[in-house]
Amino acid sequence: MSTATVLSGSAAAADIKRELAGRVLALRDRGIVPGLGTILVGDDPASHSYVGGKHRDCAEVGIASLRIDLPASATQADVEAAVLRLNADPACTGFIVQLPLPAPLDMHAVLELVDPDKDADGLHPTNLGRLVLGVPAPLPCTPRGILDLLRRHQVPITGAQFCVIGCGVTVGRPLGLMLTRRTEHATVTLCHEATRDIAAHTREADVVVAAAGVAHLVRPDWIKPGATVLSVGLTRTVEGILGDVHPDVDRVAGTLAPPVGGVGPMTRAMLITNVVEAAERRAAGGA
Ligand SMILES: Nc1nc2c(c(=O)[nH]1)N[C@@H](CN(C=O)c1ccc(C(=O)N[C@@H](CCC(=O)O)C(=O)O)cc1)CN2
Repeated sequence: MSTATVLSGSAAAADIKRELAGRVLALRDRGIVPGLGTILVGDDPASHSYVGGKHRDCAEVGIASLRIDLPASATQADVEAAVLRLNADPACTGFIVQLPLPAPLDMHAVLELVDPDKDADGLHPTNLGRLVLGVPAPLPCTPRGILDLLRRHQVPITGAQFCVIGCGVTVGRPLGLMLTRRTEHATVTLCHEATRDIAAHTREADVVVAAAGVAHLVRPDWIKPGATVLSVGLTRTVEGILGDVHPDVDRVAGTLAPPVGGVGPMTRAMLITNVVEAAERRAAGGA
């Protein structure tokens, strides 16, 4: 029987979108229309679904949408040209390149071309560098959403022992950086595929964030009773979507973010938050 409190990202995202809609209205009153651009390459169904969701969110809160969809045959030059187009478009306040890019496209070369002031994902090297230095920057959406979700549910962060599984560029690695800022001051263990005994680390953790993309990797006996567990990574199978956390973990965890309706909606909510913040900076005479 489940005893865990559910961290509902869907409910939190609905609150965030209501609040953002008011801020967008205030910007529009001043003649500023925030616009989100997306660049999507190829036919990956999950990526198409995520980008579709991002534009639905924009419509809900009054953000304009600029969508560039390129075929799987797009070259590096095609993708880079799309980035330069959005860099130059005054209607675009911020934009993202949906990841992963199909092979053999070079993600790093593409991300480096994004104007750091329009970097709605916080993944430009300049903005990741600012994160390392602890100075203001747009923050990567999933880690920002995770921290927001924890705060909304009063899950202690400062001084807590976190175990993050997965050190990818969109979740694990920036989350580790954010958790160790002075404002969070958590203790973080970052595990990855070469970690010898991941369970030994998760069993010590107050908060476990599973972002490895390995279905049901985290088992109930990996979790300290009462701990907070966030299931972030997703695997799509013929039976449906499986999270990185085994469903039986809900018998041991005190608090649990499920794979669907947990962190995903927060990722989207933080993306439009980054766009509105960029528009507000522009309105204030900044970037
Ligand atoms: N440029 C980026 N690419 C990718 C990012 C990112 O932050 N920036 N993160 C992921 C995918 N992602 C956003 O793009 C994302 C993942 C999941 C969800 C979501 O809402 N999930 C649903 C469940 C899944 C489903 O039904 O399909 C949920 O939790 O309810 C949103 C966004 C990789 N790429």
